[in-house]
Amino acid sequence: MSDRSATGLDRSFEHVPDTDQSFENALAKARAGDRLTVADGVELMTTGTDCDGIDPVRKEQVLEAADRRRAEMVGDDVTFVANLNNNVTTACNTGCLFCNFKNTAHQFESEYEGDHTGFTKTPAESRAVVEDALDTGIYEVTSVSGLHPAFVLNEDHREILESYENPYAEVDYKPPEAYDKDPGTYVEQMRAMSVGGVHLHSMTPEEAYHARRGTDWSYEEVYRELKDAGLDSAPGTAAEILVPEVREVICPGKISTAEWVEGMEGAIAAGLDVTATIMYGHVENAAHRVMHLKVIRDLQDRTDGITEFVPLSFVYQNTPLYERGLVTEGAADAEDELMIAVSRLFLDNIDNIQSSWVKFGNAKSLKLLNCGANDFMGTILSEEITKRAGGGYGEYRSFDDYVEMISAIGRPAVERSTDYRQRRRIAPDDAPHGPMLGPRADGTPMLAGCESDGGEPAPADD
Ligand SMILES: C[S@@+](CC[C@H](N)C(=O)[O-])C[C@H]1O[C@@H](n2cnc3c(N)ncnc32)[C@H](O)[C@@H]1O
Ligand SMILES: Nc1c(NC[C@H](O)[C@H](O)[C@H](O)CO)[nH]c(=O)[nH]c1=O
Ligand SMILES: N[C@@H](Cc1ccc(O)cc1)C(=O)O
Ligand code: SF4
Repeated sequence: MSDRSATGLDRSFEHVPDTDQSFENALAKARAGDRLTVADGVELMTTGTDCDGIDPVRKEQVLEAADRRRAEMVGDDVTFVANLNNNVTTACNTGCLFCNFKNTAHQFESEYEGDHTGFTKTPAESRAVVEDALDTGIYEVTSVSGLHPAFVLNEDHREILESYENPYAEVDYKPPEAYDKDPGTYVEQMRAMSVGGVHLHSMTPEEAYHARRGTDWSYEEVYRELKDAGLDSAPGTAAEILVPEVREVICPGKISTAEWVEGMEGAIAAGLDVTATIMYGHVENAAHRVMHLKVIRDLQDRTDGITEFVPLSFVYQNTPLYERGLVTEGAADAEDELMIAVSRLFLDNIDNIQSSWVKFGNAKSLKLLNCGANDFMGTILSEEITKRAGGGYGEYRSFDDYVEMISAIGRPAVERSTDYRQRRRIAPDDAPHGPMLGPRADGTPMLAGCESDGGEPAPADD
């Protein structure tokens, strides 16, 4: 456990983990199922602000309380989804300091002479990737992208942006002709990816912001138009830490906390389910993490639209935050465990807490299923964000991998739909296992012959 996260001592933040509550009281409330205050959450997250570092005995008490709460709220099932990641473009000028997924957009211009490692897909290319994956049995496609300057909601949006005197400087817009590859419009990408009955999970609040930049359109109307084009639900990434003083350090170019909340409310008002995330383990302290949970819990009290909460542990190796010396490492194991556990205990109105194998690897993500998490993410088949940041836990998990891992901890493996409303318990002895819920799924293994060792990238169409 690093002092940085336990106490925030080495940074001059207004918010620091310092409360009038005691660890014992907070734990008693957690055990009794009482709604926790931010002070309670901070006591649990730090295993007590009365002592430095993490106390191992108190930590086990918090994890045990969270594991019990998980069993009471959602039972023993461990769910996962047959899904594909299809990200459209890495071009982005937002400049988040924790992100190595993006490439600055000028590198994609036809006039640029240097090399770069980024990519942009046309709508037709996106469709072909999803089409191929549908045959393997996927239920869902998840798509998150950089904010390409040529990306617009639709042709009306393009016209508005082109009417600005200096669109690049004022609204981060350049016409597609300036670039090697045209991503089309968001509506075209949605139409392209929403193929063959697949569930389309896309358009984070940051992307929705880009899809309405320079206009007075509401998030709700933008999400409605995207929904009409095939969007089924929206990922709540771009949340990072929903506390302004942290965003100023790690993502000053990104939408504010208030705007992220407005975007999520717009998506929910448009009739979409959403997920919510936290990206932690960088410059923030335990007080910020719990304040973030409060923002999420309040949003869920108002909307009831959040289907799952996903703690994303910061992957530091190739990021500007690390290269500039603003961080020296990511979260310690104990911090990851407490993040999951306190999420479960604090978020009394969100059923599903995800253990993300792409962030934690197999061993830790399995352990986290005994610390309050009940969902085990998805097969994803392709991964660019974590990999480019320096993560090494691979790009896919097969159904056989899932069943083997989940059975090893004595829990039932359950294939789910994105919204958790459809569930299918998998009989462990009936191998090999494949998806059944996707529009073209028939139980055939998606990744026949692939041994996912958790470290080796695999081709998306394997
Ligand atoms: C890469 S962005 C793509 C979508 C869109 N540009 C946005 O910001 O919402 C998606 C999310 O990936 C996560 N992410 C990016 N870099 C990361 C890193 N180094 N470690 C952990 N998560 C990261 C962040 O939470 C971010 O919001
Ligand atoms: N679909 C989920 C993913 N997908 C991987 C992401 O695209 C990305 O690489 C990374 O997680 C962004 O930080 N990851 C999850 O953690 N959970 C999912 O449900
Ligand atoms: N399942 C979560 C987690 C996620 C995280 C990062 C992503 O890039 C995509 C998804 C979501 O849909 O929001
Ligand atoms: S996190 Fe999203 S908005 Fe920020 S730089 Fe990366 S791709 Fe761009």
